[in-house]
Amino acid sequence: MPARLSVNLNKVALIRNSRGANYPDLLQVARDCERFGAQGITIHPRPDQRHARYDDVAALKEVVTTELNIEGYPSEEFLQIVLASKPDQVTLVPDEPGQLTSDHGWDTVGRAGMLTPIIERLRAAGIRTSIFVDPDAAMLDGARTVGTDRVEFYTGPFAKGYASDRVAAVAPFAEASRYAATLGLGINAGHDLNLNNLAFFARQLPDLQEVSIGHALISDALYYGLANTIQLYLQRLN
Ligand SMILES: CC(=O)[C@@H](O)[C@H](O)COP(=O)(O)O
Ligand SMILES: NCC(=O)COP(=O)(O)O
Repeated sequence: MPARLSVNLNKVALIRNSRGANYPDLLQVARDCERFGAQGITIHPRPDQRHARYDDVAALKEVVTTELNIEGYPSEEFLQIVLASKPDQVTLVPDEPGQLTSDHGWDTVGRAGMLTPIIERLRAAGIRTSIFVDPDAAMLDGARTVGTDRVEFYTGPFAKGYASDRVAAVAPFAEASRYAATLGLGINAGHDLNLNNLAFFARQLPDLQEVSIGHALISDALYYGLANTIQLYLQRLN
């Protein structure tokens, strides 16, 4: 089965916030993404709420009919918000509060004491859990130990290496994916995936279940329109 496409709406929220009004309307964009074929909606509210805001979580939960994935650092504030709204999936990301964007996975061994009870709280609320990781066997062992349902591979290094040597760039991810599957971990991926690199990545990871894509997809929509762009990304996954 092809990996599902979850559209990250952070960049839509960024445009909305820039004028202080509700345009573009994030909820309408979410509905339209689904109408155009998206199989999930993702937001990653950060503590400064510069793009997706914490109050977007509950609002999206009311309208998303595919799958809602909320990404973020598990501060108590973040946890209270997702536990109240119960999205389909929560992806824990180890970002510092002021970080520009995500740039590394969890140290699942060193942070096991923190991650294990948080994952247990989310699971008890019926929420599927995923944790952001680099493609590293020890981190995958740690991911299994802390009890997460899935991992999300941080694909920034793949995207960076793709132009010069795509075979070398994907190799650690393909290997980690095979290993994760033996551990019974579900596999998601995201960060800097785009129309050029997505098909190759997905072909090399047959166990891939979901990709979340925002920056490139929303940028491509400026040229192709949202409906066409979503179809182009879906074609890359099929
Ligand atoms: C975890 C991850 O890779 C994405 O959520 C990405 O970081 C999007 O966040 P920004 O839109 O803030 O860059
Ligand atoms: N989890 C990755 C994500 O949601 C989007 O990342 P990007 O496509 O904006 O780099």
